[in-house]
Amino acid sequence: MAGTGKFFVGGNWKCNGTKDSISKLVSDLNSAKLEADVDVIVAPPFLYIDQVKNSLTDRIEISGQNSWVGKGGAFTGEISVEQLKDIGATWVILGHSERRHVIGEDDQFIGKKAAYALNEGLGVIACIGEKLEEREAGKTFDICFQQLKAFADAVPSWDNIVIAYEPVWAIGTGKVASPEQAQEVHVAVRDWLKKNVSPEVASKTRIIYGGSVNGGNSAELAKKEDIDGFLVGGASLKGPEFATIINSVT
Ligand SMILES: O=C(COP(=O)(O)O)NO
Repeated sequence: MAGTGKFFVGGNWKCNGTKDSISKLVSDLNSAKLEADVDVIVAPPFLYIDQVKNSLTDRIEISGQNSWVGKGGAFTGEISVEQLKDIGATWVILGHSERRHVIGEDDQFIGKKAAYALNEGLGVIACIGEKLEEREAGKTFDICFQQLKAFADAVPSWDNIVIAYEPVWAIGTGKVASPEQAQEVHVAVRDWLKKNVSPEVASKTRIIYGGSVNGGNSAELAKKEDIDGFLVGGASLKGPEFATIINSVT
């Protein structure tokens, strides 16, 4: 877990798939030839993690799409970190914009979730990103730094964290950030880490981009120095295209 690869690519399947469609997706992923220097995770819907874990190549790790803020118990509908570990997950996505803006999770709650997951041994894919109106108001960095700070104030260490910059206006819209737009924010995030955490954390933390990444645009994005991989939604549901994206980062 945590991975030693220079690059990191995740497939966030969100609330998609059936037993049959996931079986086909796993079969496509098992037959894909994947570049060595890329750590790869997939985040199935919780119900299908066991099926995926028991059929997918060990080359690809399993991530939860979310996790509860503490130990399990009387929290109807929640999935605990302990249960994710029990079923073989080694990562969890936290702070996804759909959890922030659809479900209503706030920065501090997400920070607490990250701290608990890390303390219990999961790697965390920490999502940040601004809404269109925030970008248009010139607040992109303010929002991203505010969300970053909530993670930094809570986490015990940065050893097992990957940061995913996912501008909300690019998620699911087909309006991918330009390589320049993404690089500008990634550089600012790395600089924030350098100033507010440490130069070592800034240089070793992988900062990945998410938001309408596909097999046609990933290579151009990956050329940017501070784009260390991707968190892919829709395109990760297509095995061959997700493999193309994975292999485009090296
Ligand atoms: O939410 C996303 C990105 O989704 P899309 O690739 O479908 O824009 N990643 O977590």
